[in-house]
Amino acid sequence: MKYKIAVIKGDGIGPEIVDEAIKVLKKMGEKYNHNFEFTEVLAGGIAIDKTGKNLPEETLQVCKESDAVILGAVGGPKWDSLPGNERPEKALLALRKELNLYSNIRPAVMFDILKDTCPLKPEIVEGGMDIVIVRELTGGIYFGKKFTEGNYACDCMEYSKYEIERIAHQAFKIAQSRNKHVTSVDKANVLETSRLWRKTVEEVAKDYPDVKLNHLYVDNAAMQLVVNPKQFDVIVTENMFGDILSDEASMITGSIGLLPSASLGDNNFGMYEPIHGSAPDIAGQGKANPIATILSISMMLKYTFGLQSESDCIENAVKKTLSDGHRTADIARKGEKIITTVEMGNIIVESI
Ligand SMILES: NC(=O)c1ccc[n+]([C@@H]2O[C@H](COP(=O)([O-])OP(=O)(O)OC[C@H]3O[C@@H](n4cnc5c(N)ncnc54)[C@H](O)[C@@H]3O)[C@@H](O)[C@H]2O)c1
Ligand SMILES: CC(C)[C@H](C(=O)O)[C@@H](O)C(=O)O
Ligand SMILES: [Mg+2]
Repeated sequence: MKYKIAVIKGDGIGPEIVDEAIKVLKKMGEKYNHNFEFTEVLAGGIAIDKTGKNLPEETLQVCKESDAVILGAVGGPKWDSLPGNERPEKALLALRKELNLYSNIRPAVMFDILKDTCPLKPEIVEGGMDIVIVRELTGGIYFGKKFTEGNYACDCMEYSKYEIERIAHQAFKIAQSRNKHVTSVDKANVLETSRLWRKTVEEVAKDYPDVKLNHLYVDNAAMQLVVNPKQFDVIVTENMFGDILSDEASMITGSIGLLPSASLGDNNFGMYEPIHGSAPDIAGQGKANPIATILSISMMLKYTFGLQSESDCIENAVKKTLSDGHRTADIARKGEKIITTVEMGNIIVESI
C-alpha cells in the first residue's frame, strides 16, 4: 500500500529531528513492505526566506493531497519582529485551521527507565505517569477576533458549543479505551467561554456513563500536575490552556524532547509534530532529542494508517534504546555519555 506523506521540516532543530524520523519511517517501510512516499514542502521562517510567504499555497495544496503531514517546528528569533500574520507560527496555525485539525492529542507518558530524569520527588511519580492531554486546537484565544490600535491590543477568547462538543466527544472516547476518567480543565470561575465549556462537557458526558468526569480550574490543574500527576488519565481543555499544560506535563516525563502529538480532524487525516518548538538555543549543534518526532511517527502509523503493530514496533525500539542507556543531552544525568541527534536516530533505526 502507498502512503503519501507531506514533510515540513521548518526552522531551528526542525530539519535535524525530522531527518531522523524519516530514517525511522524508511526502515519501517523496508521491514513491513510499506511504500511511504515523501513530498517536502516549506512553511515557517524558511518559507519566508525562500518564497516571501510563511505558508506558500503549494504547501497547503500538497498537505491536502497527502494522507498525513509530518512537521518539525517553526519560528525563531530571526522572524520575531514580523507582524503577527507574517510570522512563521502563523503558518502552523493556518495549517491547523485550513486542515480542520481541531483535536490535538498529546500523550505524556513517563518511561520507567527515565524516572530519575523527572525533576519531581521520586515518590510523586512512583509507578509512572500516563496522561493524555486532549487539546482543542482550532478555537479559543488563538483564533478569536484580534487587533492592535496604537497602545491598545485585544485577543478574544471565543468558543461555540459545537467546537466544545466535538473535542469533548474525542476525550471521552479516548478515556473509554484507557482508565475511563476525564478531567476537564477550564477557568469557569472567571471566563464566559469556560462556563459554556463546562456546561457542554457535562452534557456530552451523559453519552459516556462509564467514564468518570471531574472539573478543575486551570490554575489548580497546573498545580495538581506537579503535586499528584498520577491522578490524571485524560485531560481535555481549550487551546491555550492545553498548550501550557502540555509543556508542563512534558517536563515531568523528563524532557520536552520526548513528547509527540497528533493533530486530527474528522477523518483519518492528521498532522504529526513534537510538542516542542524550534529550540534556537541548540539548533545546528546535534543536541536535539529526536524521540518526540519519532514517537509522532508512531502516532501517525496508528491514527492515520491504522498500522498498530508497526506503531508498537517504533515505540518498542525507542524503549529499548533508552533501556540500553542511550541519552541525548536533555535526558542525560551527570556523568552519563551524551549522544547526538543523528546517533540517537541511528540506534533507534537499528533497534527496529
Ligand atoms: N510546533 C511548533 O512549531 C512550535 C512549538 C513551540 C514553539 N515554537 C517556536 O519555537 C521557537 C522557540 O520557542 P521556545 O524556546 O519557547 O520553545 P522550544 O520548545 O523551542 O524550547 C524550549 C526549551 O526546550 C528545549 N528543547 C526543545 N525541544 C528540544 C528537543 N527536541 N531536544 C532537546 N531540547 C529541546 C530547548 O532547547 C529550549 O531550552 C519560537 O519561535 C516558538 O514560537 C514552535
Ligand atoms: C508555535 C505555537 C503556535 C504552538 C502553539 O501555541 O500551539 C506551539 O507552542 C505548540 O505547542 O504547538
Ligand atoms: Mg506549545
